[in-house]
Amino acid sequence: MAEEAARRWELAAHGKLEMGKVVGVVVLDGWGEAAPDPFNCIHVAGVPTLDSLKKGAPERWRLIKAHGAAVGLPTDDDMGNSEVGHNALGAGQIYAQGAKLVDMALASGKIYEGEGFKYIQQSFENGTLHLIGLLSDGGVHSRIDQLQLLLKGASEHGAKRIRVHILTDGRDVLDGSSVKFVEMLENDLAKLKDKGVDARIASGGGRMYVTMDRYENDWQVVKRGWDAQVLGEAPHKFQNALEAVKKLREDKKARDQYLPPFVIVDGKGRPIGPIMDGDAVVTFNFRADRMVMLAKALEYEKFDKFDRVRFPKIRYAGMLQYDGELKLPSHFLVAPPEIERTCGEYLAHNGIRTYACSETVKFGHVTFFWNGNRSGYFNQNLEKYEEIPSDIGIPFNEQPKMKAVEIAEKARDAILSRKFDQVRVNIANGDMVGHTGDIEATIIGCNAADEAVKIILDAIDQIGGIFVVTADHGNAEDMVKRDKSGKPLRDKDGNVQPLTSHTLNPVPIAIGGPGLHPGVRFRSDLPSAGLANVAATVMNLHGFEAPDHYEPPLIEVVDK
Ligand SMILES: O=C(O)[C@@H](CO)OP(=O)(O)O
Ligand SMILES: [Mn+2]
Ligand SMILES: [Mn+2]
Repeated sequence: MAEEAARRWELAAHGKLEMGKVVGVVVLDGWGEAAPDPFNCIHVAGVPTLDSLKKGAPERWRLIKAHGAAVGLPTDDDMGNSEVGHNALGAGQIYAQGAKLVDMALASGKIYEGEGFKYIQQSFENGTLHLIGLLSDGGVHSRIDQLQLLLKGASEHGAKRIRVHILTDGRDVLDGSSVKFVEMLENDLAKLKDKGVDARIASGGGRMYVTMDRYENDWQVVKRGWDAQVLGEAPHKFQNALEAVKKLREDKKARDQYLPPFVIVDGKGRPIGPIMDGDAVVTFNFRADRMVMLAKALEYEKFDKFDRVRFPKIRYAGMLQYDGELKLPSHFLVAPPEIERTCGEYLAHNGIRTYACSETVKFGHVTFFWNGNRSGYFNQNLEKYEEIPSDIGIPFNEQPKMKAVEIAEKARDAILSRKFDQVRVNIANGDMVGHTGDIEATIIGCNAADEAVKIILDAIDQIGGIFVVTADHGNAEDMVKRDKSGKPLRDKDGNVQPLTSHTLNPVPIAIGGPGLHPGVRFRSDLPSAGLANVAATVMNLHGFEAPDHYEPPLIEVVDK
């Protein structure tokens, strides 16, 4: 039995490519390819290391798709993101992702027949249904149209009292758009009211300051949300949410992503929707990373990350199950994509020793997302994951170099130690600084990322290894909102609107290093290849044939 199981994981030898080379895999987060332009921060920064890869070896540099259907998103209008990007990179296969699975479950009505909905439904008679999540049409973590359908469906299936706890975006969508999304939601809630459903927005706050932290970078973010959503306490109190976002945005420095927490109160100043015993709660984001911490706070009896003050007895379901290893949350409305047989798992079964590293804000990207939304190791004896603490409590334009060099130095040490066959990192700057919309800072961030790549490539050089440098989606290469013809949009004072979001651009991939067989080059028969083709490529570079069900490798070996 055990033998048979082992055989199922055994990878065939490649034949032409040797085993035993050290492979460095660098993922530049938020690093797409776009034409030179003053708002292309990568271009303006000047990135000698990345440029040398592009110009130095044209057969070993190409672009791959990182958005839309290529990464399992509903349409090609959907920009890429870290979750789907790293899932595709690590799994070597294209899965219908959370956004699409929720769309299908809502369209067919199956969402209301599932165990998760039936579970929360038990609270509808005597309790309130609370919906907590990101309010925008960004499509990275959530979508407002899905919330609208869920509100309608839940009320048709018995919810009589609904409270929505909103998190304003301004990161996947333009800053300032929160007002429009609150208006849309208020409109819908008013329609429900006409039908006799008591439905209101009860609290809110900006996603980066309230609730949506990730990888345990800063629990205070989750606490701020908890206080507003569960306890009904926040420094700002308003009678309605539209007034709240408009007033909070009057501060010149206010940004949707960083709005402070607020609660909606009645005429007597009492919060209109704290979460109480007997209530139902749904976190309506489909994406995992920024919901896991709240899910723990809502679900775990034992919890010591902050003082919850009150731990209400609720029925809680996630839109999806966010962590397949922890089975968190235990109830969910839509089954997540079953991302299986990832390259990390294959390589662990084939004896490859892996080191993965990033700083906190991206740590789960090269571990959890890479491994198909699973926390933990496949084989503790072969893998080491190292996290470098990120700066906390600041927007990253204040420290745009982030921990790029520190990550690279860890990777360098891991490479030179010869204790690992694969050394994998995520360098965060292009993305995290790009999201602030601060062009000057993003340029500094891109320089730091380039410097980090150089440190890693030098180490690969030193030990005769192989490198793969790629990215998960675009961001820093385009920092301005454009019209249909591609021209930057300007307001009447001539100011441009910074683009804080990811983009639809393809991303580069470069391979090389002294350990690479001289006959390896990118194939020309895969013009529309995407991130999911990278896993098979990496397996080849480790000297293995990739499994048949993987997207094909990007490389071929010609006689030289
Ligand atoms: O910060 C995030 O959560 C997203 C954008 O919403 O970025 P990324 O997908 O790069 O993690
Ligand atoms: Mn990313
Ligand atoms: Mn991002």
